[in-house]
Amino acid sequence: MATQITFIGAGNMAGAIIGGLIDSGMAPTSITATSPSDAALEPVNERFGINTQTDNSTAVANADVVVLAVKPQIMRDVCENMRDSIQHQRPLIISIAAGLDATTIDTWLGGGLAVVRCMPNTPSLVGCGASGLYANAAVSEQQRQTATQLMEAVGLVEWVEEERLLDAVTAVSGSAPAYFFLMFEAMEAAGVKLGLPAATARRLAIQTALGAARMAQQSEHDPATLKKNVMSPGGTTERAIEHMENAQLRKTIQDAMDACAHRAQEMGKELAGK
Ligand SMILES: NC(=O)C1=CN([C@@H]2O[C@H](COP(=O)(O)OP(=O)(O)OC[C@H]3O[C@@H](n4cnc5c(N)ncnc54)[C@H](O)[C@@H]3O)[C@@H](O)[C@H]2O)C=CC1
Ligand SMILES: O=C(O)[C@@H]1CCC=N1
Repeated sequence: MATQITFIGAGNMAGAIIGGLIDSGMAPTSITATSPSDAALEPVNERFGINTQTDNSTAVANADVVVLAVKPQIMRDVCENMRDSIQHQRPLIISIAAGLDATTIDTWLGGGLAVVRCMPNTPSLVGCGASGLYANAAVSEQQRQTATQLMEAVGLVEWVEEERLLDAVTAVSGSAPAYFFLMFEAMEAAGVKLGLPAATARRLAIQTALGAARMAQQSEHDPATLKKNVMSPGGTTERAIEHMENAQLRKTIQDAMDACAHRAQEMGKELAGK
């Protein structure tokens, strides 16, 4: 594993990966995170005890791996402002920005760099992340392994060989924790309406999701069979599922995920000026 990792940006997603890496045993001294103000760095500093820095160019000067974790909208400025330092050091670049392609990132950083694009998700914080990765042609086998080890430390890693598929990964896993959180909100509200205390409904809904996910992961059966096993003919589950099917929940999910992937494409084009 690479010795020095610098995160450019110390927000939600960088914090989630950093937290997962530290839990997996990485030394806090191997990790640096940046943000323009000390105030924004305080939480990661206090929580994880990592190095912090307000100057991006200084922060990448000794890095083996640089993780670009700022919002896509400011990525161009951020990259161009640290271009000289990056070209001097030539670290492995891992961009986690939605939509922005590897060629655009490489161009903004001066060109000729090994760039891995990664679409992670926030459950990386608890070691349960799911990341899709794509490597440009300059990435060596060893750098591929470094990126794999880094992201496997915080969860599941799936490589895609076509870059455009990262937009699909964004829909299936990058944005997807939010779909499940919405489901928890809705289940808690429904539980309360049925008479349960909110905290009880929330705990039950979350534990059920955890149980269903573990079961689906460990079972030899597919999700359709596992669903069928809960549905007694003429029973309660059948009635609930019937409602979901009639309300076209599957179509809603399909449409939402299409919109998500499409937005990633759109953002990439807008920001790259393509
Ligand atoms: N939040 C999520 O679930 C996921 C986010 N992503 C990607 O991760 C990236 C970051 O997203 P979030 O963490 O949600 O955003 P965020 O807003 O929580 O974090 C962005 C961070 O960048 C810092 N920052 C702003 N200007 C900077 C500069 N000039 N130099 C260095 N740092 C600067 C901010 O202080 C903040 O700490 C985005 O590109 C997003 O597409 C990818 C997958 C999931
Ligand atoms: O909503 C977003 O744009 C980012 C990318 C994937 C998850 N959050």
